Amino acid sequence: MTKLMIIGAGGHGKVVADCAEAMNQYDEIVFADAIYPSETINSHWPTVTSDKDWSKYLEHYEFIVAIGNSDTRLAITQNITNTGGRLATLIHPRAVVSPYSTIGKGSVVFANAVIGIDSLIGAACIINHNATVDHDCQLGDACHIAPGANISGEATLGNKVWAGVGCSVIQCCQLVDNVYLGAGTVVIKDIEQAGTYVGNPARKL
Ligand SMILES: CC(=O)SCCNC(=O)CCNC(=O)[C@H](O)C(C)(C)COP(=O)(O)OP(=O)(O)OC[C@H]1O[C@@H](n2cnc3c(N)ncnc32)[C@H](O)[C@@H]1OP(=O)(O)O
Repeated sequence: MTKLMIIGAGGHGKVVADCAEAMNQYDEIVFADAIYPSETINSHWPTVTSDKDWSKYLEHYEFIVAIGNSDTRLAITQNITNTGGRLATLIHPRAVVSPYSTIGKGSVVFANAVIGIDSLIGAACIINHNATVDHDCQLGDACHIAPGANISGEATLGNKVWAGVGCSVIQCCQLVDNVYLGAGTVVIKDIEQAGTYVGNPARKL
């Protein structure tokens, strides 16, 4: 058993803690958050330090960054690596992840998510409840596949791609870095320009 420090005690943070507890491999789960000290952020697990001051915990804890903003999540994740910290990778016991796929450090895969065979998920990614990433996909760092979103086989997503709740990407599509797909967006061809896309078929806002 080991200890886990979750950086960010908001709504996403508590889902991360819930996932970590379900894994039954941590004997202690704590938060670091900028609003420290606060017992009201999250009533189930303690917030023990500010998120600026987690470095003194490096030796005894694994870390996971639970901040929704992709730039911030990736920056803090990289900072932890650069300062010698150990990053956790959390996979809910009721997610289905092919043993032939790779999930990057600092990433989380929540309940009912499915990762198909031969897929590669980058660092600091969020594969949310009921999301699917099918076979032979490649996701860059700090992507978020929101609840119920479906990424079809052989799709390639750049860094910090945000796929909103219930959206779909058809097979073999390639999306550049920093693409934000609104709720329910349907992507049927490559997206070559960063920005926010909505609708069926996807159009740039
Ligand atoms: C665990 C969790 O909770 S994870 C969180 C999951 N959350 C999501 O997936 C949220 C995704 N966010 C969205 O879909 C948002 O609507 C965004 C980010 C795409 C756009 O938000 P805003 O920038 O505020 O745009 P705004 O609401 O002003 O809409 C602009 C236009 O786009 C349209 N639009 C916005 N979102 C969508 C959408 N998802 N699909 C279709 N059209 C949309 C609006 O109707 C509006 O059209 P109009 O100009 O013809 O009136």
